[in-house]
Amino acid sequence: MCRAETSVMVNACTGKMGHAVAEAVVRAGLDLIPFSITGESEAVVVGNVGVSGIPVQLVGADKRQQAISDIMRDKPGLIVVDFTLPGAVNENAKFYCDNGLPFVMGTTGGDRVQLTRDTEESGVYAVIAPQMGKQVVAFQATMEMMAQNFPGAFSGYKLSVRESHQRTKVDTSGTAKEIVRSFQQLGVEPFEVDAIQRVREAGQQMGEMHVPEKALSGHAFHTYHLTSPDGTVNFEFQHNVVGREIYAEGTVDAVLFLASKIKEKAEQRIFNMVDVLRAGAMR
Ligand SMILES: NC(=O)C1=CN([C@@H]2O[C@H](COP(=O)(O)OP(=O)(O)OC[C@H]3O[C@@H](n4cnc5c(N)ncnc54)[C@H](O)[C@@H]3O)[C@@H](O)[C@H]2O)C=CC1
Ligand SMILES: O=C(O)C1=N[C@H](C(=O)O)C[C@H](O)C1
Repeated sequence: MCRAETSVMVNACTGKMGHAVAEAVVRAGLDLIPFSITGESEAVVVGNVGVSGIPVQLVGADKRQQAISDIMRDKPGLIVVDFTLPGAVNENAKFYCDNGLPFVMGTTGGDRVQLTRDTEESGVYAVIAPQMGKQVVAFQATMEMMAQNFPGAFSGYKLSVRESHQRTKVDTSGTAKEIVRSFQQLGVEPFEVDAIQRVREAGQQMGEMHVPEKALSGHAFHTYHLTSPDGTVNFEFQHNVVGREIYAEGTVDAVLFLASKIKEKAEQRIFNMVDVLRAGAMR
């Protein structure tokens, strides 16, 4: 399938990530659908948003079924990208599933077990991942491999995790939650995801996490610290991202990967970004 045959609808272009992804879709030469499902009030009040000079019409929940039916009729190669809010994840995914629409879910939070179950039951193709940035995905995969190959290697170590994001981020980092799973398999002292420290206050972000002032409105700084039981050995892993381009480009990779899986009628239908990376499908 050539790029121009892959049509991409980005929900919600009004958001920071949705807008960045929509721009990356245009940059990549894919067909950006000039409609975007968004929060109800925004659709009515704002009307449309410009993406690289393309006016994208905003669609609220009450009109989304009609809009999707019309778009699907015209664009059989449609793939939906979702960067909305944790509170919308399950409802939106169910909507895509009910319409038989393949989707890339970049939105974090919600009930992840339910999300996988609904997607499995519907049989739609999907990439679901809280992290789209190639190098961070590679780090995530490395930690998974370490945990699989050397379970218990950090037995008894004490883990602390801090993540800093723009103050508008409503949930705890989905990426940090996934990486904590690997540390749990590596045998650290009991650590639940609610022990992840969320930093959202500007003074602390700049003073303690060294976030540049210009990045306060868009950054993701993660620090994982491990200390041996007797305190003599310390490990620290960090991934600090400024801006959103790394995720937007990775999302385009996910879309192209999904289009190729649909075309080859792959047996596996639900993927994460480690699958996309392993397939050599990240630029
Ligand atoms: N997977 C990844 O690599 C990344 C994931 N994210 C995740 O993406 C999500 C969005 O992040 P931001 O763009 O920074 O948030 P944002 O707050 O800037 O944008 C969210 C948008 O969703 C819209 N919205 C709210 N309810 C909706 C609904 N029911 N249907 C459609 N649209 C709705 C809002 O009006 C808003 O425009 C978060 O969950 C964040 O963690 C962010 C960066 C990278
Ligand atoms: O909301 C964000 O900004 C980000 N969200 C994702 C997460 O929750 O892990 C990925 C990255 O941290 C940016």
